[in-house]
Amino acid sequence: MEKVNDSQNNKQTKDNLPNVLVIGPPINITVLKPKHPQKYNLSKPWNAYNSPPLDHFMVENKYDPTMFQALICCAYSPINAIVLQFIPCLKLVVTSSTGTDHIDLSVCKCRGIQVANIGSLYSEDVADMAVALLIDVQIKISAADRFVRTTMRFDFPYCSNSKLGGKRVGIVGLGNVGMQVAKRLEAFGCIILYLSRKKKPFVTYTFYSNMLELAATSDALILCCPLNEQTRHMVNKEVMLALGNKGVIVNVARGPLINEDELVNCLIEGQIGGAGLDVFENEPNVPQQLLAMDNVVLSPHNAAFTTETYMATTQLVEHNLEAFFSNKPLITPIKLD
Ligand SMILES: O=CC(=O)O
Repeated sequence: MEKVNDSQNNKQTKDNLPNVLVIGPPINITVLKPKHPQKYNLSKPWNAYNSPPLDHFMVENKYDPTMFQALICCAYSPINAIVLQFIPCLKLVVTSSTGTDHIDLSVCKCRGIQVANIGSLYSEDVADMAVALLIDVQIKISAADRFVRTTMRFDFPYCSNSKLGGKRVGIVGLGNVGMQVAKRLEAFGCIILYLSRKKKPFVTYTFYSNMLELAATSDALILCCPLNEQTRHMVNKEVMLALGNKGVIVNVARGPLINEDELVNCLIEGQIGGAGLDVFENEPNVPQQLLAMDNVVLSPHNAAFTTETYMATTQLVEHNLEAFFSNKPLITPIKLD
């Protein structure tokens, strides 16, 4: 990627294509790179976890930091104030995630940087994962699978499973994902309760505004809300004690919604019944103690990565880039307020 003209604001390379800074990990690159290499000059991927600092990376690769007006990233790439300061002409961040908690939106707002996410593209897949994790914890599919593979026996502990129908499921965050979870679990005969900032006029599910009360009334909690300063560690020991020793927690949103140390302790002490986790507090680290627990099902933050959604992600990221570079409104903009 060779820069030819410093004088224009919209700097382009010699083949006149806009430069896009790619921020890893690799999921982002495998999704985007092969598709339309002719439309953009995609940079070498910079990975916050194992590349040199961004300014060094630019020098090493002979990139002029002012050549990038747009960057693409994913949920695992921190786009914080330090990263943003090394991209002085940045005007667009596109993240191939729903969550934007990894992006410093206040810096973006101050600098007039537009931000686009993936809208509600992942909602159905994430809801499928939430239900799958709940079922797996309740009827122990993964544990039974390990048992059969390792023992070749059929005397898996009897009556260790628990019925899904009739359970009271507290959905935390009744947005796109939460609604899809509710719809699926209704079909299983569950009773749906939910926690959100405001009562939703369009549903008949029972509304709670208090986490402790929701936990005390629920057999399972499913976390589907965004991570922010209000929701960080919203599930703590007190909430888990209220949920009780048969209660199950499923998290398909963000790890730091749960105080993970307290979760591990509550599981060790038998103070909750089990957990299904697609996300963790310090990804990619998973607490060692969870690995041996048959009442815990683990998944590597991959709820949304179905083949079909992968394709749609590519298209949506590209459509946002296209809209930006042709001065049109973004397809899935984030409102910066
Ligand atoms: O974690 C995935 C997302 O935010 O879409």
